[in-house]
Amino acid sequence: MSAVAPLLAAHDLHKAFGPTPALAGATFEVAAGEVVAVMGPSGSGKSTLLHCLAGIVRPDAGRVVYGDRELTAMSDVELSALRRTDFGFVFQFGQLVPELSCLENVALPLRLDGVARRDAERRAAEWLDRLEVSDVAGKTPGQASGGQGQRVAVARALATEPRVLFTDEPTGALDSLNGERVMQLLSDAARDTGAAVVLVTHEPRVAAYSDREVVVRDGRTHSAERVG
Ligand SMILES: Nc1ncnc2c1ncn2[C@@H]1O[C@H](COP(=O)(O)OP(=O)(O)OP(=O)(O)O)[C@@H](O)[C@H]1O
Repeated sequence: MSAVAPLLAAHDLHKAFGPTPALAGATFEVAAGEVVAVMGPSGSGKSTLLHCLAGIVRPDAGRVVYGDRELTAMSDVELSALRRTDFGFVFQFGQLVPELSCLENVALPLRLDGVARRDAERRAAEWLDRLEVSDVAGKTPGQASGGQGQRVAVARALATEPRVLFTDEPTGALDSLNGERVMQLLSDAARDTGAAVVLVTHEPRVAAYSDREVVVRDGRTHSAERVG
């Protein structure tokens, strides 16, 4: 449990895909500025929990509460607006637009929010600098390395200053050195901006960047005591 009031909380979530149960009474909370790792074996329900928390998947039962709003009571249109304004996402692969430069990729969500091009590109350049990938600003994602591309994806997710950052195996495609650097930069940047972070991973080295760990087993959540 976090010491301060949670920004995002899930209560007793249940979700099945046909005959397959994915969540069977999952509970979760994360406070502003807190990084919580969601761990557990393959197929235990980690991604489904993240998708329910982000309003991408509707649980069959249970509630997701964000601030004073109940996501589980919102319409699809309200949910997609909320995801755009308040949430950021970093997944393992394929989030960057291949035809755009890395700078344009980071500026894109700002442009979609109505920020003028020059201002959006200035802010995008600041985020690339913060993630230490200014050198690929003018390159396309295909011309950047995997580690650089993932830093660009983190810059893009954080450029709109989301209140919650959802990330599912963000370093899954990287070697351990690059993965650790991405995690360091991601967790520092999120803490600086006060974002809450939901970090799904099966790697203890990645989870080590969190403040707290939750383990999912058979669709149920357990708080984990950190060793070391
Ligand atoms: N869209 C879907 N359709 C059918 N079954 C699904 C779907 N999404 C998840 N499942 C099933 O729900 C269960 C939980 O899946 P989930 O992806 O949440 O687990 P996970 O812990 O994230 O796994 P992994 O670590 O392998 O990504 C699994 O049995 C999975 O096969």
